[in-house]
Amino acid sequence: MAKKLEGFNFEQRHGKARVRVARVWRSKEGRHFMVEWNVSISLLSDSIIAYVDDDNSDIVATDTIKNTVYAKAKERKEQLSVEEFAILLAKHFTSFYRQVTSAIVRIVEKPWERVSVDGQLHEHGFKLGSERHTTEVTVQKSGALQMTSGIEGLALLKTTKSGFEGFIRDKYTALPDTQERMLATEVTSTWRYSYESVFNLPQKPLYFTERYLAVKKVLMDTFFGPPKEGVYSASVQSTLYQMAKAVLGRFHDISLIHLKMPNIHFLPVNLSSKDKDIIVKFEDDVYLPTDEPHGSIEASLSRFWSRM
Ligand SMILES: O=c1[nH]c(=O)c2[nH]c(=O)[nH]c2[nH]1
Repeated sequence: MAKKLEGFNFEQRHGKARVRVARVWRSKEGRHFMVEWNVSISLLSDSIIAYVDDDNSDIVATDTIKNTVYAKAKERKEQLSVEEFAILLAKHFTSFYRQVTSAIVRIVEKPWERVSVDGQLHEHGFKLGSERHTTEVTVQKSGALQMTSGIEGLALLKTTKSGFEGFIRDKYTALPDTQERMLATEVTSTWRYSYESVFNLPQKPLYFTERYLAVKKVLMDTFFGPPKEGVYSASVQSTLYQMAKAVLGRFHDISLIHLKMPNIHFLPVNLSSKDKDIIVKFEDDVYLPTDEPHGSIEASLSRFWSRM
């Protein structure tokens, strides 16, 4: 919250960023469950005396904030979703310290996945996947909650059923219309849950982990279409909108989704020699993969009644 201070507006927060923690839970049957989290915490308080009076008496040391992450991970005897851990931390800071009015906790989960060996799930072996599950929660002293979850680094590609035509043509336009191209992107998405209080959250264990997996599946299924015939994409914009709409249509506790989908270009390769001999003629087969530049396309879709 902005404060008036010596004729200025003043806003402040403090916390600890990128606290890395891994937690293993061992079942009686010998199966291990593990998570690796990168936790960033910001605390909001009314206190400004540390800034203006050299008085630290209202400060939760960022070292203490860091230690709390490990202490809470230790205390928790059952596996929990990354969202639940973020809320647990934020609730702790806002209820334990009189000075703290609200806490913002952002966590990125590293994608460790249980491996299979000879077709059987391994009890304690994991390999690193690619896309990451993220969350950001804000909890106020009153228990008021804002929560988003998300996904980062979800790289998707299809080799056909994509085109782009009918766009503006002017003296600078070189791109031909096409009904046949590669479509590749790396999805970054955040979605807002409609839960507005820490007192009315779903109680089912790992509810938000299940939700994350289900949202990821809807995003991917919509991008690709059915396995045999696929689905035609008229543009990244059109596919992005279909994906966003599918998520809001399917999950009623999600009020807003933001999708960022760079258009990662695979350029047709055509090579000819100086005397015009064709070396490689592009026939939807040989491409030059690129990282940059890339098209940048993003959008948010929300329900009318969603609070911003
Ligand atoms: O799906 C696309 N959207 C665009 O806005 C665009 N612009 C462009 O050059 N290629 C594409 N492809």
